[in-house]
Amino acid sequence: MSKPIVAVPADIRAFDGTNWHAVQHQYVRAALNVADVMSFIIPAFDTGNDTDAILDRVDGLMVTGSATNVHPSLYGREATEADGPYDLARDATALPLIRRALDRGMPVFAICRGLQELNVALGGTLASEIQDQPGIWDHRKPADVDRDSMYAIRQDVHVKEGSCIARYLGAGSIQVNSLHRQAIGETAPRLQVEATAPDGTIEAVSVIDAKGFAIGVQWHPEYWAETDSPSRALFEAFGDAVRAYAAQKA
Ligand SMILES: N[C@@H](CCC(=O)NCCCC(=O)O)C(=O)O
Repeated sequence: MSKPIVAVPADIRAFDGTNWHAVQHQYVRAALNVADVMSFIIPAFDTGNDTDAILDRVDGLMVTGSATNVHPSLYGREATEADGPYDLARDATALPLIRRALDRGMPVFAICRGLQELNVALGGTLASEIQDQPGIWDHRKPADVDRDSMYAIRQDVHVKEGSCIARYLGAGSIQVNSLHRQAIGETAPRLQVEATAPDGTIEAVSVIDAKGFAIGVQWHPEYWAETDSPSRALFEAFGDAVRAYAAQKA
């Protein structure tokens, strides 16, 4: 059987004097080397995407992290200085893909910004600059360090007993990395909180009525997916779900 394929919505990034549709290597590397699935990078367009044409041709959806934030208008808020930077084309591409993939029972793995998009796509809201709230840690990526240090595993997360991800990680405490300024504010009605940080920040969710694998994590399992057990377990479970979906589709 040929390798199954997952759609990965791109970011719009500007360099060399033009715009590029980009996904960081760490995500597609983890998808290939650990989940054993191919990634099709989906260009980010404000309009014109044919969501069903994309999903007809893949077996799963992986929604990655990004330094940009979901535009507040998509969750009923006025945009403020604290909410940027934005990537409207990414929003317009990723949110419909999330909704339609869930409708189809297609495996969805949402990482960091992806978890935030999952929450917004299903009717939830986001909180910005969470480190400024009383009692909330600083979850932002460490400044002025090399990339491995930026993604260092350094934070405790409690996985809830009986949660979906407890099937893959076990319930209780695990260690994760942390690179985010935003977090889930109001949890979407269809999402179940799966894991939290000691300061109460939501760190993982699952879709309550999902027909299959539908997980969002606020941390970055892709970065150490080949060497860190919890990270590897999540990507292996995603790959198994994608293969099962591809087989039943065939
Ligand atoms: N922008 C959101 C989502 C955070 C996220 O996806 N972080 C990945 C960082 C990737 C990088 O900066 O290279 C937030 O800040 O909450």
